[in-house]
Amino acid sequence: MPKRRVHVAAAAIFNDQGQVLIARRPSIADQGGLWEFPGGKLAPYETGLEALRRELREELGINIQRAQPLIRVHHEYPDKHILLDVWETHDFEGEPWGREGQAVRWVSPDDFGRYAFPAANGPIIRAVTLPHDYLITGEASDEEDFDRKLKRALVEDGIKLVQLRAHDLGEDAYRARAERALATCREHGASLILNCSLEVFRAVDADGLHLPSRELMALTHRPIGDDKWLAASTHNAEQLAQAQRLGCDFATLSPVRETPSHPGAVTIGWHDLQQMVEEVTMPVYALGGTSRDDGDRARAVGAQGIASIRDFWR
Ligand SMILES: Nc1nc2c([nH]c(=O)n2[C@H]2C[C@H](O)[C@@H](COP(=O)(O)OP(=O)(O)OP(=O)(O)O)O2)c(=O)[nH]1
Ligand SMILES: [Mg+2]
Repeated sequence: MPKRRVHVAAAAIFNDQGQVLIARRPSIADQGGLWEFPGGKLAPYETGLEALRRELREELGINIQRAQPLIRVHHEYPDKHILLDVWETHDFEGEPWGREGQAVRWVSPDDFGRYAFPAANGPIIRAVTLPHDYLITGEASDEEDFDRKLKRALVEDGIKLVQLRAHDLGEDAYRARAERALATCREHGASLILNCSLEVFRAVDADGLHLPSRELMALTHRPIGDDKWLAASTHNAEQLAQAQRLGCDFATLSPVRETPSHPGAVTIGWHDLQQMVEEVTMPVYALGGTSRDDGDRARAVGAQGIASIRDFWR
């Protein structure tokens, strides 16, 4: 017999302190006793957003004013195939409470590790924890110039996720820059992802490692532990699938749009990006010709947000 297909709408509900509301599933329910992002099954003829509004009224007594798509997760449970259609909201009316007797709690994403979630929730937790903008560092005339540009992005643009990309530097110079960048990122509550050899990565102890697509394709297993972010650069569906197999936490997909540096190049475009992102269960940043102005567009087609050098590096 084919498995039952279940379509569920759920929400990451944020308060002003950046905490997210989680709820405990009743012990007798499916996945009982585990914590979840509130929501429930779509009724016939409902869209995901309609179901979400109804479920959050029923379960929490709140009215959603505005929500944006966050991630869509396909997951095979033993008895069913589930699609979790997850939205993010900061705008709602009312104070949420457990209208069905369920425990609810506001939790900082950094503390999700203390709660047990259903097996399908790993990618959702990563999407909720990751920001919507990913800065990739660009050129710097010297270290002072680098520090100034990095600080500007952290302070003025509020960047929380940085990839240190500097293929022009030798190992020692890269490592020195990485150590300084790490201190600066820590000061501003941002995470630093290194794009370098495993050796340098281990020596610096930054927050994650970003694999170039060529290295991604050469690997057969996840090269670092689960306590660090693992990211990868991808340019097509095959590379995205490999990132997923390897257990990457997130990926960039490029080039989405034409860039001034590559006019006339073949680009992916928003339509194909949507299809490629739907095939994987992983936050994906749209890269290549993208700026913050594309953020809503990118999220509307299923991306986590945008990655950019040009928009943030000045
Ligand atoms: N709401 C929600 N459901 C999740 C999450 N993770 C996860 O695997 N699920 C699964 C558990 C359930 O099989 C299904 C959600 O169905 P549900 O039981 O909440 O549906 P519902 O609110 O419409 O409840 P009911 O009327 O059918 O009792 O999705 C999550 O984070 N949030
Ligand atoms: Mg529910």
